[in-house]
Amino acid sequence: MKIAVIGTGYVGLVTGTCLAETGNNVICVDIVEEKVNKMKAGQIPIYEPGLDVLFHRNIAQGRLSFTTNLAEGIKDAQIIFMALPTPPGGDGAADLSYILGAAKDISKLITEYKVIVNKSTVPVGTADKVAAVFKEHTNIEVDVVSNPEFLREGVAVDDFMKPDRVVIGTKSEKAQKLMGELYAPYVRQGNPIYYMDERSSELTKYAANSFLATKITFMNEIANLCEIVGADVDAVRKGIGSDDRIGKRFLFPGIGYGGSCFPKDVQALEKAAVEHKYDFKILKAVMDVNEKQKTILTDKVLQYFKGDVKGKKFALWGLAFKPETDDIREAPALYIINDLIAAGAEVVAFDPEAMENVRALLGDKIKYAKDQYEALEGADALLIATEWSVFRNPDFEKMEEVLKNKVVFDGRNLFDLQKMIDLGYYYNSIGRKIVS
Ligand SMILES: NC(=O)c1ccc[n+]([C@@H]2O[C@H](COP(=O)([O-])OP(=O)(O)OC[C@H]3O[C@@H](n4cnc5c(N)ncnc54)[C@H](O)[C@@H]3O)[C@@H](O)[C@H]2O)c1
Ligand SMILES: O=c1ccn([C@@H]2O[C@H](COP(=O)(O)OP(=O)(O)O[C@H]3O[C@H](CO)[C@@H](O)[C@H](O)[C@H]3O)[C@@H](O)[C@H]2O)c(=O)[nH]1
Repeated sequence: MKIAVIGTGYVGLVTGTCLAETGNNVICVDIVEEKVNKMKAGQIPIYEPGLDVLFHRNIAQGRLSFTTNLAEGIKDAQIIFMALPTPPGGDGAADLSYILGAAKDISKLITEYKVIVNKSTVPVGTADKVAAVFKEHTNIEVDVVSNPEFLREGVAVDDFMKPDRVVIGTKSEKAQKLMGELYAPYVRQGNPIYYMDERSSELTKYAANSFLATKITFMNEIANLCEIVGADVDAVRKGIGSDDRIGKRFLFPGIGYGGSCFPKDVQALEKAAVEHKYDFKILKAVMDVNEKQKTILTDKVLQYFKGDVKGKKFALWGLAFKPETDDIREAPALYIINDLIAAGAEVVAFDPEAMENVRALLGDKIKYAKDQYEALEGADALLIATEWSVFRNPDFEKMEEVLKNKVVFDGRNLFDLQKMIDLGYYYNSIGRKIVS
């Protein structure tokens, strides 16, 4: 099939590349010329494990190409995917200007039937709004489909190629058939395609993200309670996670959920509820708890140093909002940096992939180490913000040689408590006993 993907950011690039991989002819459109030129030159603009192989293969085989020219991109496409930003507007509700603007531009260019697919995360009613834009500007028939994306950064290729489910929201039989054919190769192993109306599909995406954010937040509160009552959150996590009805995944407490999706989507769903005069109490609590959780590690640091960290040097392992990505959108590490710098401390950070993005954002507000051990040199304490594999089993002898104090604040519970006792560390993690 001939496909156009409008917006070649994270989702657009993964979608376009994975759709090319199953034999479709894909043109990715983006307005940022520099990015498009880079991709034309065979350079991949994001770090996503496994994507590079597919990216290069499909370019080489002529199935994947890039343009800044919308007319050229959509000319022969049967299906046009919109993978555009839906950032929070001033009031926290999703800003639909990218989607509605692109819909208007596309509507003025089409000359034959198209399926317009919305891959972005959008509030209920957006498909109707997009359809109205087309109706206003063209007589050409289109079907507007909601097809939310559930991929996780870091495992995006696997999530796209072997999705748990595909959700397709449309009442049009013609569009349903085309979308079913397009997705058939991805669900061959038996995972379902759920066909539903546009509104249910749009809400499914927000409900999924908000439920997962709630699950994490619930565990963060259990962890906080564990610290107060002297329980161990790892034991509690295993104890409840073995019940199928609860499930083992997304029960890891930490320093608050971050990333480009959960924070904005929980907020957008809550705002959408308000617009419909519904008071979504749980979501308000989730956002409130998550705000507090983001400062939990710096609270622990300040408590340890009796409120005075002026002139102290802190090593920070991890900047990305989670491992296996260079994405720093709403990364908890950024909040930690902000708090420590505001309190007069110095931060020396290391991250395997995200340092360039942080440098572009913060410049020389912090120092950047060439590896995780250099970050520790002369540090008063180590803080861990991202659970990269390289941090899980460090060379503790080397750490001891360079750290000024054997003090670790671990926001991701990477180390065994007994090991830290044996090594003589002060070790403060999340929802577990403090050892010293
Ligand atoms: N990042 C994720 O893991 C993820 C997963 C599932 C769903 N989503 C949703 O998908 C949507 C896109 O997210 P993202 O992370 O890919 O965003 P992104 O910011 O990484 O990418 C958006 C891209 O769109 C381009 N763009 C903006 N206006 C354009 C226009 N008029 N024409 C062409 N290109 C244009 C931008 O230059 C950018 O490259 C959002 O709604 C998001 O919530 C994201
Ligand atoms: O047990 C857990 C699991 C995750 N997190 C945190 O939650 C955030 C989000 O993690 P994750 O869901 O793995 O990353 P994303 O790539 O943001 O993916 C989410 O957001 C995407 C965008 O909408 C959806 O497509 C995915 O299904 C959804 O998992 C991160 O800050 C994680 O550190 C925890 O604190 N504890």
